[in-house]
Amino acid sequence: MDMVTTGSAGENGVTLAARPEALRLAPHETAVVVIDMQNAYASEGGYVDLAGFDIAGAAGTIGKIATVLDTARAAGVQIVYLQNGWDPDYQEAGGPGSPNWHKSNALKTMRARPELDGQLLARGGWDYELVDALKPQPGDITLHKTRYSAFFNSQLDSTLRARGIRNIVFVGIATNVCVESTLRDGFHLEYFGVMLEDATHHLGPPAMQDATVYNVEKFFGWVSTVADFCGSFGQLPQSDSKD
Ligand SMILES: NC(=O)N/C=C\C(=O)O
Repeated sequence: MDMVTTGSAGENGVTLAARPEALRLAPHETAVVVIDMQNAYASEGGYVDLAGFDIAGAAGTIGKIATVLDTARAAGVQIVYLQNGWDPDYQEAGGPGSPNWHKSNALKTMRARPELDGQLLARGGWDYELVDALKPQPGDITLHKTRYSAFFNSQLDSTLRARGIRNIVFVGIATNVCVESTLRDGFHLEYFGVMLEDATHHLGPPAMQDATVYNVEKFFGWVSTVADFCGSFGQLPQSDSKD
């Protein structure tokens, strides 16, 4: 079996089945990054639902992510949640001088439906909150982001570097937007990115999920599954998890 060994995993690593190669990862150099599991992206009545996207697959993703997080916590793997959005006055969203103002479907939906103004992706509101089933636990880290890539203008890079983290296991929504944007930026910052394909969900037609899986596997990182992640990291004795 072809294998890529990262960081110090040669001595104290876990082998994760992945495509195109298996990975040997040190748990203390690995983080699970949970992308935008907010009501906006995963709940009925949230932004993407109101914007007309099909969110039927999102509910199944929540349970899969909960399983990953239980295993990661027991293994001593750092968990970092991202929340996407802006201040209540939408200054962070940028005005007409920002492409984000023109492309954000949340902002476009509010412009088309003024009765929603102030409700979508605004910090402090229900739409911005993480879904109830995935609330952070003690020791987890929660970070804010204002654009699709979680590395852009955020504290993600410094948070990971300060902890010696080299490997990022990605779960969350949306596969083809914020997950892929963040994994790509992580690649350029020298992080090893692994996407758990069944713990992510796309926006748009199913071909979008396939396209990101192809991109990650071929160009930017590795693709694995919830069962493989739990099978490998779940075997770690809890007391050894930080070794
Ligand atoms: N979390 C995401 O992938 N977001 C995608 C679109 C948006 O935020 O408008």
